[in-house]
Amino acid sequence: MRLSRYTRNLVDEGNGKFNLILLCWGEGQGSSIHDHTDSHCFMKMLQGELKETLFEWPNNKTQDVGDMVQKSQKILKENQCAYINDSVGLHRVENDSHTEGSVSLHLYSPPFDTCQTFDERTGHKNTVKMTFWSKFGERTQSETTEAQKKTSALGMIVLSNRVNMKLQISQIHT
Ligand SMILES: N[C@@H](CS(=O)O)C(=O)O
Ligand SMILES: [Fe+2]
Repeated sequence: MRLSRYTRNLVDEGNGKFNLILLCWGEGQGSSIHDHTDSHCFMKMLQGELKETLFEWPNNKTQDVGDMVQKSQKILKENQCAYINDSVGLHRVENDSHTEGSVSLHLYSPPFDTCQTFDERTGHKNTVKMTFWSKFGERTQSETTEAQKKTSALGMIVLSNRVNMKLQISQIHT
């Protein structure tokens, strides 16, 4: 998994039938090798270029699967379109440029919010939740902020329970 992640920006939910997502890729950013959860994936380059590397599904029958098999590689240039689904294979998408960002528009039908990522060396997979950096032009709360919100809400409940108990105890004693 690359540390610097591209952002996923939800543009339209298509009445639940599809997700239209704008992906913004900084210099050197890229995705892990991943599948598309039985959906159709259409993408169009709006700005800059991206490198798409196709892989075969790893053979899960043996425990030690080894390196993943690369099928092909192509550069997607501005205005070009690409299509992938799970029967085509897995892919990794990267912005190899050191100077230019790139932007691509993705349509996924049906929509999905988890996918599987694969380790290039071993073929071992993980299920990951896919998040949006923004939805309909508004910044979404980051996972940490959501988590922090939950813990701080829990903290407030604990705190107010304690205060209530103290009040009740002091009322008993007065
Ligand atoms: N499928 C990836 C983008 S890509 O690498 O095609 C995603 O939705 O984040
Ligand atoms: Fe993808």
